[in-house]
Amino acid sequence: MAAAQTLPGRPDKDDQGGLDLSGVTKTFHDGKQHVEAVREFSLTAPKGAFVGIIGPSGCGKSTVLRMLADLDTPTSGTISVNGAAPRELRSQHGIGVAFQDAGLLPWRSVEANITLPLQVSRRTPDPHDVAELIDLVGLSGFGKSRPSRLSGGMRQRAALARALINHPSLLLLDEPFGALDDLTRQRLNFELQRMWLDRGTTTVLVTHSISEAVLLCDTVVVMSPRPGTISKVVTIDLPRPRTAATLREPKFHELCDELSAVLFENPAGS
Ligand SMILES: Nc1ncnc2c1ncn2[C@@H]1O[C@H](COP(=O)(O)OP(=O)(O)OP(=O)(O)O)[C@@H](O)[C@H]1O
Repeated sequence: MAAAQTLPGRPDKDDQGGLDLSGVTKTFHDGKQHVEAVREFSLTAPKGAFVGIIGPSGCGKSTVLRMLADLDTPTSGTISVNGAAPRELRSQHGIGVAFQDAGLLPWRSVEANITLPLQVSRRTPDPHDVAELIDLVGLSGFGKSRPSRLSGGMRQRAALARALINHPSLLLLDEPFGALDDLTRQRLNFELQRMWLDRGTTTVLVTHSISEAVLLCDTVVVMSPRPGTISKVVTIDLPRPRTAATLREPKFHELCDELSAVLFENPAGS
C-alpha cells in the first residue's frame, strides 16, 4: 500500500481528525468490463484544511469525491473524516456537496431551496441562521426569489448556501463554478475563500483549473491518468486571505508552473 501523503494544515486549525484515506481503490464493474478508476489513494489532511484535487479528465477525481460523500464505496481501502466513516457522517447530515450544476428546484424560492436539506432531515430552519447564511453567500434580498430570476453565479451561491445549511464538517465541491464566465468565477472564488475562513469547514475541491486550485487551497493533490493514483502533493504556502494581488505574485505563478509541470509530465493517454 502506498504511504499516506500527510498534508500540512493551517496553524490555527484543530489537528485532531480531518481526512484520512488509506489505500483507497475503486473498480467499477460494468458487465464483463472492469474499470479501475482509482488505485491506492492515500492521503491525510487536518480538520479545517482546504484540499484541491486536479488531474486529467477521467482520472478519478469525481470518484474520490463521491466516495467521500458516501455516494460510492471503495472496492478496498478505508476513508475516515473526523474519525467517522462517510456513511456515518452522511447519516448525521455532516456532508455538504455542491456540483457544477446548481441543481436548484425551480418552483421553490431561494430560501426554500437552501433549507431543503433541513426539511429532508426533518429539522426546523432557524430563521436567523438562514438569514445569516443568505448574507454570507451574498444573496441578501433574494431569499424569496425563484431560481429563474437569478444569474448563473447567484444560483451557485444559493447551491453553496444549501451545502452549508447543516453546518457540515465536510464540504465537497466538484467544479462548482466551472460553468461560469471567468470574471464571475474569480469573484466567487474569493467569496468561497471568505466563507471558508469564516466557517473553517474541511473542504475538498475538484477542479480543472490550476490557478483556481492555487488560489483557494492549502494543498493540491495531482492525480495521474486512470487508474488515478497520487502523482504529487503540493503545499500552497501563500498567505491568507488571498486577494487579486496574490494572482500577480511571482510565488503564485511558480506554484502554477510546478503543478502544470506535474500534470503535463504525465498526460492522459501517454
Ligand atoms: N458508475 C460508473 N460505472 C463505470 N465506470 C465509471 C463510473 N463512474 C466513473 N466511471 C469511470 O471511472 C473513471 C473515472 O471517472 P471520474 O468521473 O471519477 O473522472 P474525473 O477525473 O472526475 O473526470 P472529469 O475530469 O472528466 O470529470 C472514468 O473512466 C469513468 O468512465
